[in-house]
Amino acid sequence: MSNEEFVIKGAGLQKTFKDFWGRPKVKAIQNIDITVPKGSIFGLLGPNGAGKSTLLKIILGHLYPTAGRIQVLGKDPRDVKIKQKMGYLPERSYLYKNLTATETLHYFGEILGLDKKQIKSRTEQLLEMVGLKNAIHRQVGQFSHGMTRRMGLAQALLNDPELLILDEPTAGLDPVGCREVKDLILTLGQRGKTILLTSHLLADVEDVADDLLMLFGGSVQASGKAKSLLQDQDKTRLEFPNVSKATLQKTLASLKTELPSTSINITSPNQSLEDYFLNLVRTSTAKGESTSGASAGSGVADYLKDDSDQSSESLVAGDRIQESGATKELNPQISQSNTEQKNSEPNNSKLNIQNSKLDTPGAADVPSAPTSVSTAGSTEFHSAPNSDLNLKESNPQISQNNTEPENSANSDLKPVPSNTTDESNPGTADVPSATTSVSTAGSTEFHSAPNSDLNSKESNPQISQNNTEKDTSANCQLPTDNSDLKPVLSNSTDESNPGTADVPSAPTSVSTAGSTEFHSEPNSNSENSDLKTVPSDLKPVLSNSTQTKFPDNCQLTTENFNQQADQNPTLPEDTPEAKALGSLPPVPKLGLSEHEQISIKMKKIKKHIHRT
Ligand SMILES: Nc1ncnc2c1ncn2[C@@H]1O[C@H](COP(=O)(O)OP(=O)(O)OP(=O)(O)O)[C@@H](O)[C@H]1O
Repeated sequence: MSNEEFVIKGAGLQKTFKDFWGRPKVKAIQNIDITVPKGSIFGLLGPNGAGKSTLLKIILGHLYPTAGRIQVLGKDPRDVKIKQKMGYLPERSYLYKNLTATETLHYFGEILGLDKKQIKSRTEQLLEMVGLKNAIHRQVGQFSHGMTRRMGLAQALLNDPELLILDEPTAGLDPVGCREVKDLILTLGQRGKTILLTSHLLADVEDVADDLLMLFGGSVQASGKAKSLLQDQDKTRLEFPNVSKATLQKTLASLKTELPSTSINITSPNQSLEDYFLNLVRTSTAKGESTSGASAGSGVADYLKDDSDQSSESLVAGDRIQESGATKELNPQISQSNTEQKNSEPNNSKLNIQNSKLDTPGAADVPSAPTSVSTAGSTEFHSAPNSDLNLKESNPQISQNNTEPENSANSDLKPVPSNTTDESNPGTADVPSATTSVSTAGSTEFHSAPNSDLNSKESNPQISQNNTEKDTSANCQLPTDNSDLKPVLSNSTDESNPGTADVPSAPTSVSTAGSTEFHSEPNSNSENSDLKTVPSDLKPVLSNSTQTKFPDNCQLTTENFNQQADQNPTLPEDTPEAKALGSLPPVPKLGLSEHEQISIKMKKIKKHIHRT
């Protein structure tokens, strides 16, 4: 690898912290080699105390290694010149609490030597990008943890860095923020930025990282391409929409000729909690519900976009959220792996074929490679190694990244649900022990165990305990109605519970602590005939728009009256309100004492004085 091809290169790095007397105390990192290729997203992982921060500090030039050599952007990390090309989000952002969001970025912009025009324009773009445009004039000290994190991210991007170092970038962010930051990382990666990140949230790293380095006890435990490290070499997966029972049985029969039935699994893919939650938030946002916290960020700031790549405008974060969300909705079991997202091309493909070994040179010669064939947005199928899905040999056009047009590859692998399994597994594999999983999108999940009878639930302990079990004959009976598997998004209107409250017809406004408002519609179906409408101005507790009904025997209490008096200190006699009041029991009948009446008058006087 030439010098231009990597951004960070370290060899034999070691850091020993010493005690007061200069005696070695802690070996924080030992003999670490690290190479971060240019334009890659590099994940640094390890448990607490593994040495991640120490390594980051060495890369940033904040610490000197006890031994070893390191170059960052072709220079010694302590060279001040390279700092201009680096952005850093520390684990904890130290920001001036009394400065507003805008002032903070202006302050750092000046330190970075940006001109005033640049500072102004980048500040606006960044605050919008990280979802803080509603808080630009609020002091950073008042921000929630997640908002502070977003602020730190904006600050790290202010100088449009070539190398971005992010220490726990998603820590403390809500799921929307996490997805946005991940999308932002992916987008920046696509635009040629090199990103080094650490996180304890492994799923987040998995979603974005190309390369991984895992530390434990200060030493490297594993390193390499995320794809090759994480791929399960012993399974193949093919995903497809629901097919008829007969087709599935045919497919299974075919599979059983070469695999023990206990190793075949059919399940309904679950939607991830992240997707479910994001859908929920999207629904609420679409309804126009408001929040005083951070909002969804916008696309990547214009100045962060690579000029040479303006055509990929649709990949800005805002769009990506829709895009990736949609992808996951369609294909819930496919994790949003970094490579899939990073390499996502216009998705006009119907047939997606992945094979980790096929991705590596010489893989075509390894017939046992586990193969994953997926049809766009729907079906996933896993077959065993040594099955006849060694597609690269038979079809060199198949891409490494699941974006080939449907008709470009193996026509017998077209995602025709009824035939896919049969045709992709013509029964020639010789390794029957491999596990196969067949899952149909959004509907059915099936697990079979080796040599057991698929028709018997008892004899097939691996049959999953979900909807498949509803068809007690476990011979792949597919439920026709999968409604119980559909995500049921909660609806604030429903949740405000028409018909069950004591005041059923009232349009209710509920606000959650400091953030969101839900509004429900009035329930026009109220059948409580014993209720009578009371003028809205007599319902001080409820909102003015509320058409609340009280029982006939409802007494106008002293308290109600006092509140009413407070609200209407001078009530003209000929107003509708006064007429309505006239139909109610007169004040003396309520048993107001002289003292109470004086009190009412005093309140009116006080109010009048207060107003004037
Ligand atoms: N300044 C220091 N003086 C002495 N020991 C230190 C110092 N900084 C770190 N260490 C020690 O070095 C080891 C690695 O620490 P480091 O902070 O790099 O771990 P980490 O992987 O970043 O952990 P975490 O995930 O908890 O942030 C730990 O045992 C830690 O106590």
